[in-house]
Amino acid sequence: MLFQATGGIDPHTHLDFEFMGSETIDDFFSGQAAALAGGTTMHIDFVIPVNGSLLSGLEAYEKKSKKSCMDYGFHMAITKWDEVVSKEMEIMVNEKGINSFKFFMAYKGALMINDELLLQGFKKCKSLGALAMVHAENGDAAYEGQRRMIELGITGPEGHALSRPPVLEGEATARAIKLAGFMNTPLYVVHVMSIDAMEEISKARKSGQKVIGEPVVSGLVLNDSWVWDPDFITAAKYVMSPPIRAARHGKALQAALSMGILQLVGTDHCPFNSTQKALGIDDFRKIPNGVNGIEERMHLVWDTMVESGQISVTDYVRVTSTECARIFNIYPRKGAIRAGSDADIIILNPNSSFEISAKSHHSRSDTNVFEGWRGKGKVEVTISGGRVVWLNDELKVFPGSGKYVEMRPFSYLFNGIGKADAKYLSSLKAPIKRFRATT
Ligand SMILES: NC(=O)NCCC(=O)O
Ligand SMILES: [Zn+2]
Ligand SMILES: [Zn+2]
Repeated sequence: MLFQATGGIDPHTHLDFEFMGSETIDDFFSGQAAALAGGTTMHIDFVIPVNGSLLSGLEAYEKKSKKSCMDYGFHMAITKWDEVVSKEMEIMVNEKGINSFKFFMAYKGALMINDELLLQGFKKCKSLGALAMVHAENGDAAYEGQRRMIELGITGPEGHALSRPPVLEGEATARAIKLAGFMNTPLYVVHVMSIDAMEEISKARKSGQKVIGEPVVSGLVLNDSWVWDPDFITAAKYVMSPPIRAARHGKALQAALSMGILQLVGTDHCPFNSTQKALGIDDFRKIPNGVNGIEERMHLVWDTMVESGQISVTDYVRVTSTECARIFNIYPRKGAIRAGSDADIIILNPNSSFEISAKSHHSRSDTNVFEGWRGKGKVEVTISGGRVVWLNDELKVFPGSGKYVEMRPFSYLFNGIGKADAKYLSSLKAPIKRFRATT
């Protein structure tokens, strides 16, 4: 039997991204072509402004994305804070179709922001009905961890994983959750890589807080053994932040995904080729951070989660597409097969097998972190906006055919936020009245 499903939506990618002295090897055409070959029909990329200005950052990404062959949307990163940024956030939401802002709690000296900015940003997101997203790692501690490794003479890729252990991810996740709770605004934690972070999300959700957790496919299916490979290029290709963890973390993240503790799967597709990774040959701190996944996600989630019986086919569609569309307020245009929805459809053959290799993938990267993976369940057809773009292992894609998808504020995550605020304010009335009466 063949399965027909709505096309995948990848909530987390970095195409044509200038980062750590390099630029990701996939642009909006090659990355999207790879995505379509793997059954993903929309992605949401991060605009990361070079000088902190949101308007010029968006302008740059509008240029980069002109060659798109697949539908896409944007999140916006906030890397500094002032009145201009605050006003630009309003423009992004009210005029530019952006409804989510990412705050980096790591990458000290580059993208990292402090708690004061995080609070200002959360407050602004809430007022605009925009979703706050965090890269949750304690950046100060990771910086110290890196220094510790260098002092110990550990300069290879294994130093990357050793310098930023799960506790740093757990701490930052807990802090972001508590601050978002304090502001009473929904929070989205990107690339959840550890049990430590996942357990913080689980606790918060159990208490009723609106927190979304996004594992990425590398974190779900890979383990940290690769960064110990004596060959630098092999080890360096697995360097990403937060790091890929020991196998028990991936297994726990899979279980959390199957139980609904984590809600959707992204990729953090941010590929650099071997020569780019070699920038850090003498110092792991200079290895551009990022791995591939945009082409592999739909196959690997099927193979790992559905084939193993951990999730149903319905849940597969939810975690790879529908939930993303709901969170970013584009459902049912995206994430559904219905009259009036965009005709983004895949046909997956559960009896067909796939094999992953840099020799045959469609990304421009000369390596693949899932090299050699063989599994069951192959996307045989991808239909994007009613057009067959992947059939018989052949792509039919054209630059400029992809559309920008505007995303409106106040998704379902904001339901009840106003009521909770009103309840909080009224709970203050009686004690304040009592206090005033006694003074
Ligand atoms: N994750 C990673 O290593 N690279 C992409 C940038 C980010 O998402 O932190
Ligand atoms: Zn990140
Ligand atoms: Zn990312």
